[in-house]
Amino acid sequence: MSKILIRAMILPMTGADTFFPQGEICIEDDLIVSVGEKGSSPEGFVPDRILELPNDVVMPGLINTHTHAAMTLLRGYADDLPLMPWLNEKVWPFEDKLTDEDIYWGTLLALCEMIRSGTTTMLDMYASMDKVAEAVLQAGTRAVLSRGLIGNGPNGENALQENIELVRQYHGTGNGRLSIMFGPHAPYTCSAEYLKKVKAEADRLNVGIHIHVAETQDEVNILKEQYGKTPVQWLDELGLFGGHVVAAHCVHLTQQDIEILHRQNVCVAHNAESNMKLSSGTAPITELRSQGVVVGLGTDGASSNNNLDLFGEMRSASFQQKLKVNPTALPAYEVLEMATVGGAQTLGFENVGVLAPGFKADLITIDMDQAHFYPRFSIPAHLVYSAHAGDVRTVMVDGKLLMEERKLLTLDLSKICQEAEMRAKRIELELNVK
Ligand SMILES: N[C@@H](CCSC[C@H]1O[C@@H](n2cnc3c(=O)[nH]cnc32)[C@H](O)[C@@H]1O)C(=O)O
Ligand SMILES: [Zn+2]
Repeated sequence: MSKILIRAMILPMTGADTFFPQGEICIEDDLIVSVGEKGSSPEGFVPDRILELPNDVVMPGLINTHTHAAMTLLRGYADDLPLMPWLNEKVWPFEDKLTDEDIYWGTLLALCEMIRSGTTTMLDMYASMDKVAEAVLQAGTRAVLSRGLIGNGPNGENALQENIELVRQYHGTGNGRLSIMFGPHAPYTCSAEYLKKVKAEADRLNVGIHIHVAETQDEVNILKEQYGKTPVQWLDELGLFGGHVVAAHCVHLTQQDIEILHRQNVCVAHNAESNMKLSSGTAPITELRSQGVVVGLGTDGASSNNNLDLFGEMRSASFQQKLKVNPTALPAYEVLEMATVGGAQTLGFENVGVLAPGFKADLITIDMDQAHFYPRFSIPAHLVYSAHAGDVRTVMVDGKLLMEERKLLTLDLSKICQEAEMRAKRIELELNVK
């Protein structure tokens, strides 16, 4: 049994008007037992530890709803290209050289960066996912893992079997910190027959589907030529929707597409920075949200971003909508909701995303005693428009401290950086020799 009391400012994300300037939050094992103003701790709650952080804001841990964690190994390797040449000429040849161990270390590097920037949960799509699961269990974070399935070649069937095995082995493990989805890569890399097969397996095992959808205008053009439909209409007609689906990107949508996403309860993972960097376009987030579609935020992989900092992502997501729509679009509190509650809904976690009794103790504290946070007019505005990764002081997941005073407690940062450097450079050499 562990009992922790944190005294700090608290932004519980349970409503725009709820904020405790001198708050107390009590945690017992993996759960929050109380959240409120000073003196609100339940009678008889005797903490083993008290964290006195009067100048910090405590908020729910941030949730990254779309990434390829091990792509940290490609950070800075392939820049300034559009999606298809980026994938075909640079990313995929590099990824062909990755071993299971490379992916393990690349994922650990991503997890270091995520914890340090206040991300407590991710939805990942990649290969060697048993290694990714191992890395997540070691780091102590929460994650939904999907095996990336490219279903137009002989490897499609093997990858599908790996994804099935992943469900069997890891779904619900780590005290519920891990769950599994199927990861068909995209409608342009998976055949109709393959997508139907994936959907049948997802239904049989009662898990969700994570897929890239309508990321670029080129994709829409390809699908229209091939099937006479938009990507969303095509996937709907195939029957891929209906269960729990996370559609990443959704940049190029028609009004009819938005209606389909809403009707089928598809959740959207919005990746503003990746969409800008690859020049894919600006997703219609304001329209999606106003029409009732659940939207979470994602960084995408570190090769199209090039960091995994959700604070930066919140700011970019808001500014991008303001540029496209008007300055009232995506105000700070709404962006914070997308990064927390919206993320939890997107990933299908019912017990994270807000700080409230009975919820999992997944929380972060942000050091507000810094020049860029004064004067303190609006905490939400500061968190979205002024904050950055390095402001995070404390990270807790499932009631366990993963970072204190900006020091990682579960991972060996310098060893992981060294391994990542060595492995990425080895692959660069292998590619040059060829
Ligand atoms: N090729 C892998 C499985 C694919 S994992 C998911 C894939 O998505 C790729 N990816 C990363 N970002 C994007 C994006 O923005 N759009 C489409 N694909 C992406 C990523 O490089 C990776 O190859 C295998 O060994 O079977
Ligand atoms: Zn992606």
